Amino acid sequence: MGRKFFVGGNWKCNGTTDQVDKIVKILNEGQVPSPDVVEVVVSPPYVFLPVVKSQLRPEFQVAAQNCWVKKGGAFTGEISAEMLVNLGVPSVILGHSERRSLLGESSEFVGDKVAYALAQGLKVIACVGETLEQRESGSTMDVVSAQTKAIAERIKDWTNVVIAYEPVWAIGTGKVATPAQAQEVHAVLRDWLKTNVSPEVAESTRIIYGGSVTAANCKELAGQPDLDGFLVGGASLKLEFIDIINSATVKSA
Ligand SMILES: O=C[C@H](O)COP(=O)(O)O
Repeated sequence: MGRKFFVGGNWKCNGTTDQVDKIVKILNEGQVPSPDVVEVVVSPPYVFLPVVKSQLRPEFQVAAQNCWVKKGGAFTGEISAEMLVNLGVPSVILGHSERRSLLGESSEFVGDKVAYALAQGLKVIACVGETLEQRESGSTMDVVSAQTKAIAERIKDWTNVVIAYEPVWAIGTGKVATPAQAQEVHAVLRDWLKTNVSPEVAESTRIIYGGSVTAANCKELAGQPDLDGFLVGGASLKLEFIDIINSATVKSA
């Protein structure tokens, strides 16, 4: 079976109750391909997860944007994987570059989080990606491989993992990676999985792209053989997210 196209919408730290209502309306009214063709997961801030989950069309799922690295307890401000499971939130984004850079999350810490969240039964969207400085110094492949390795060392089962390749220089900047740049890194990541995990995991694990994805650039990106979907930030708050979901048809055409 092929890899089902995956479109995630990461709302980041955005939204009021009114805005959330509007976005949910857009999502619920949009014409999109069937769930056989595309998996759609939206990730509101924690406080809006219950309301979005209860109002969202049933074929779309929700994800949290983060969770704690171990069992809950005296960790002020944190949300545990167990709490997400308890609320019926099936997925979580981990290792987003904003958390790596602004909050100092190391690859090892992200790997620990991925392992713990998976062990609690969550599905994980695990983010990797290089900074502009790392790209310009030619270390992109080393960086994304090392970030992936820190996860691979801690988990055995990749069934519930989606890798999101998000070059930091493309996030929120309007500077999208070219289809060739994205394909090159996705192919390297798949090859890394093939060599270091297994050919089966490499073949079945979805590797999605994030960074300034819009309705205008999504189709050409979606046409790349190793690109299995998107993790969308800014555009996931707008009507154009529906167009991005529809780029899944590029694969099934
Ligand atoms: O998680 C999403 C990414 O950070 C992409 O954000 P962006 O689409 O606003 O560039």
